[in-house]
Amino acid sequence: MEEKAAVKKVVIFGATGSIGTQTVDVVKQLGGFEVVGISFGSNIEIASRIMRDLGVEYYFSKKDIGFGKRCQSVDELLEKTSPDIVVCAIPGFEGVKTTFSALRYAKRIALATKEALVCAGPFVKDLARENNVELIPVDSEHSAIFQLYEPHIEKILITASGGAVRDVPLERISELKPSDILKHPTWSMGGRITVDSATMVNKLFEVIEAHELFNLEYGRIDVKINRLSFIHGIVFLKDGVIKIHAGKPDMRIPIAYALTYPERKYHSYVADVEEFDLTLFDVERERYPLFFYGLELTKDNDDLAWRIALNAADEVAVNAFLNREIMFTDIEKVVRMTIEYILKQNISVQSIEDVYEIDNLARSYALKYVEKEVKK
Ligand SMILES: NC(=O)C1=CN([C@@H]2O[C@H](COP(=O)(O)OP(=O)(O)OC[C@H]3O[C@@H](n4cnc5c(N)ncnc54)[C@H](OP(=O)(O)O)[C@@H]3O)[C@@H](O)[C@H]2O)C=CC1
Ligand SMILES: CC(=O)[C@@H](O)[C@H](O)COP(=O)(O)O
Ligand SMILES: [Mn+2]
Repeated sequence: MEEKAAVKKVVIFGATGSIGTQTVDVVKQLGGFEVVGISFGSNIEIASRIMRDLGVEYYFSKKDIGFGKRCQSVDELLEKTSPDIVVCAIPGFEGVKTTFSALRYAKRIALATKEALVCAGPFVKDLARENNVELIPVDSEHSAIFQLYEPHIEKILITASGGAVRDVPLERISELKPSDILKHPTWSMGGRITVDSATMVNKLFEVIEAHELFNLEYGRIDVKINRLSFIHGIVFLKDGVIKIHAGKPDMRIPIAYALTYPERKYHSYVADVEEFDLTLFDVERERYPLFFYGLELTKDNDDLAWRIALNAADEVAVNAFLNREIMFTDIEKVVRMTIEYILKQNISVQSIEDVYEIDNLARSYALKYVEKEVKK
């Protein structure tokens, strides 16, 4: 007789967001997973719904939802729940911090928070190794490469949609408002990542994420535009074989894979050949200056300082843009100036504490720069 698999305990960090709520959908379809704890920022309504719907016992948030067991910290939530899997889906540096906590308690991390690998890739990987934690990517392109991965790789390619600015005449991009930039052509996602798709800072993050996850030199990671986000990733093998991972853009698929790996249990829509979009375009240099600026920096060094500054400054600038304090094209200025400031300090990152310190330094600089030099 076949033995019944034990139910896996799941904690979702960022449960009320785009990845968080889609994780809830997936868990409901799959069965065999129990959400034992969630964390969220301020969306009490969605959090309460998830807690009631799935019978979640514990939560962590600054907000009290009035029922369930509220923990005082992320660490307390993890201690009380002893999860098998933590889904890390909080954006920005807050997400980096919570990923470090998860690395001390979980058996597996389903990692959506790409910022953790951007800011602290080597430390995240070391901790995962030391604590025997499986690090499974949720990001669609990285899930694709992870699913295609085998030794003997010549290079990989990840795709970009081009975001909200891809068809806008260059001279009109500076006029775009948050409501324009938040219209992503293929995915429905949180605010920060949707703006990052438009500057292609998201793709720069993803190149770094791929470099860390698959231990590939930057020169072996290519990026092309695929307008329908139908192709997610391509692996080119040394014997000439090319493997393509494709399918309709739906984050529930990589989320499910990260939960069920190495098995495949999720059911979803299977595209017809008429829906295939296999055309790849070059990324335009003038349209996405920050992407190319960052790619240049990857050539010079593998140091973390500029990557931490990139995340901190971009987080500050995207916030300011979404609050209508700066223009879309100002994001580039804030990020460049902050990275240049941090590079001048010549700090070498030796520890997780250094990561926190540089984030602080870069964030303060970016905030001051926005206030004094760019604010409308
Ligand atoms: N969305 C997607 O399709 C993809 C996302 N990712 C990555 O996944 C991560 C999450 O993205 P996404 O789901 O789109 O983001 P959302 O903005 O949709 O959701 C963010 C979640 O994090 C919570 N949160 C925000 N700030 C804090 C904080 N300071 N403390 C605790 N919780 C907080 C929010 O809570 P609340 O809303 O209650 O305030 C919400 O639950 C990002 O790193 C992103 O780059 C990667 C690939 C695809
Ligand atoms: C769904 C996902 O993985 C996002 O990271 C996606 O890649 C964003 O779209 P862009 O391709 O426009 O950056
Ligand atoms: Mn992605």
